[in-house]
Amino acid sequence: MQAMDIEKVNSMDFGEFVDVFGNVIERCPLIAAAVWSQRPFSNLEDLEKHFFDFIDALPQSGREGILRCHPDLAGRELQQGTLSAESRREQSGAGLTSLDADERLRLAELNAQYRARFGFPFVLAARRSHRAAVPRELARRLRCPPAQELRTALAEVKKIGHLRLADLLGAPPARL
Ligand SMILES: NC(=O)N[C@H]1NC(=O)NC1=O
Repeated sequence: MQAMDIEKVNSMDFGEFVDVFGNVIERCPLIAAAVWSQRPFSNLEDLEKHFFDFIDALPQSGREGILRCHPDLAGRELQQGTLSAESRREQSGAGLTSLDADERLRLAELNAQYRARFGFPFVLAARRSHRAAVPRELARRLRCPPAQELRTALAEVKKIGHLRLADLLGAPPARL
């Protein structure tokens, strides 16, 4: 899609806005729907802040729900071709679409352990990582206390959202 400026964003009707921004937070178009009501936005940072403030205002069950909307990295949805376009691009960019069978199995085991321990999937901004680093980071985060891990995972959701928004607005992403 053609990058757009903030005036264009502010002129969007509800349907268009949700079509364009509905997956800034993976499979959570409700957040874009809520953010639309807060227009006009002064710039990309302002728009982004509304997405993030919505997440921060949720109770813990809602924040965990957002994490649960994320597909596993190199998981079943990738194999089945049912990832969102954004997620597929991110996972492919990190090399997760070309793992060999052993790497896939190792990641599947770690993903399962993580989900069993915390009750939500392991979330990491794949565009800021690569195939060799993902299992290392997963193994490291598996040992973190749950409250800390919830914070870390939501910070990753925001990194993913930041990169998706920067793409849509044709802005250089901040150093995350
Ligand atoms: N599980 C997980 O982190 N998934 C997300 N990460 C990312 O960069 N894109 C996703 O869909």
